[in-house]
Amino acid sequence: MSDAFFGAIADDFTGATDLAAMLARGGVPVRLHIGVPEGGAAGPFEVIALKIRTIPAEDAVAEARLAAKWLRHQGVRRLFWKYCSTFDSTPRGNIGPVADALMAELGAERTVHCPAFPENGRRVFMGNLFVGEQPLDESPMKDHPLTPMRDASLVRLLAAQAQRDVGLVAFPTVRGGADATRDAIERLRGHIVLDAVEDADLDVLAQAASHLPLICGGSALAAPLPALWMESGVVAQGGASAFDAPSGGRLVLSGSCSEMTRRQVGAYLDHAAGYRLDPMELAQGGLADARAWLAQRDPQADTIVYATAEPKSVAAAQEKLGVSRAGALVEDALATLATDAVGRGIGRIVVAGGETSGAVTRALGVRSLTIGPEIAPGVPWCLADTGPALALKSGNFGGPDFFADAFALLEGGALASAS
Ligand SMILES: Nc1ncnc2c1ncn2[C@@H]1O[C@H](COP(=O)(O)OP(=O)(O)O)[C@@H](O)[C@H]1O
Ligand SMILES: O=C(O)[C@@H](O)C(=O)COP(=O)(O)O
Repeated sequence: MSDAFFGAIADDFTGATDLAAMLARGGVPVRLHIGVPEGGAAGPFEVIALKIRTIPAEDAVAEARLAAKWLRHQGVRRLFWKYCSTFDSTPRGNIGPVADALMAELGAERTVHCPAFPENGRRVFMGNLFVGEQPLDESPMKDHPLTPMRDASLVRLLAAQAQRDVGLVAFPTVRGGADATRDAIERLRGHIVLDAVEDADLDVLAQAASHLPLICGGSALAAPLPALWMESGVVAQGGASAFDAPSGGRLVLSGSCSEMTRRQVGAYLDHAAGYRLDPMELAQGGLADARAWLAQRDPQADTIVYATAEPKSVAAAQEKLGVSRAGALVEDALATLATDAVGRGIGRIVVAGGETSGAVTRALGVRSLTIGPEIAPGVPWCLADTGPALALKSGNFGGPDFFADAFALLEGGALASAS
């Protein structure tokens, strides 16, 4: 193995598995750590998953700094700050402050930002982020329970958060190729938003920015990097890690309220048995029924526990309980149910939602994950060091039959979405 070369800090756990999957597509071994590891690095591509998307900015900065110090200590020469392809971060959010802190740590005078992920419908044009055909602030992200996005301009969003200047290298320059894009980047300082509409644009951006000590953005921007660095010889060719999923039953836990997860939960409920968690009931100490319900389920049968709800019902719960208490109640409940399930030998768990995945993974005491096959773009099965196979699904990712597809993939069966 070569020394660590690339080190990423992801602001949530689904984001970290997404990034690890995209790097692994390049055929390189990727190590994914939950939190800052105690041991040393083992390979050229190291990813650290943090849960810092929605915590106070000064705490996010402190955690990201610690992770960066560990990565640099392992010899990492390129740092990547991975945030959401829908830029989940309001004007008071953490993307800018963490990027500023990492730049200071590295003595970098410029960094680039691009959350585009064309395979999942995220595109950046003239500095504005689109989800499918809608500007970010008109997309379902305007109703996100924790990070409602009310502006599509990445330049404005970053300028509100960051201390340094924010500039843009726009689409016509990117279509001019890697040299033109690199020249444009080198003429600017501070935070530089980069446009990308298709994967070919991201290839150009990767070539133009692969020399920078810090790159910020979504996982798709990192996808072309391993091939570039293997080609130039800075990292050795390496095989993907082995993946062998345990058997012992299956479970879906959903705390995401995104439009796509709502469809996925609806589709799974057509044949799976489901239990709906209600934050108001949880506030009155009502998890016992759900635990008892789960305990009597056949582990091999299709089962889902979900708090997933329509925006109106989320808003009602938040009004009564407060945004963070409502979120924490659901996250804690799903984390407890995950612990119960693993205690009963359930070996395959799909978790929907980034914050939710963070809570579940932490409760299960997971320290590292091995990356397995991708169920949908950006969502791989992962093998936890503590035993179970986990698929941590970003709220917005996957098709309507994602949950059934996830289990079918491990069983070698036909994917529902393929029929
Ligand atoms: N019915 C509900 N009412 C209020 N908050 C909820 C409800 N269901 C889930 N939540 C919270 O909403 C948040 C969803 O965020 P997350 O898990 O990151 O999903 P996503 O990946 O869609 O962003 C979590 O904190 C979760 O606990
Ligand atoms: O970049 C993305 O969209 C994902 O990797 C991601 O960060 C997911 O976050 P959640 O939607 O909160 O799961």
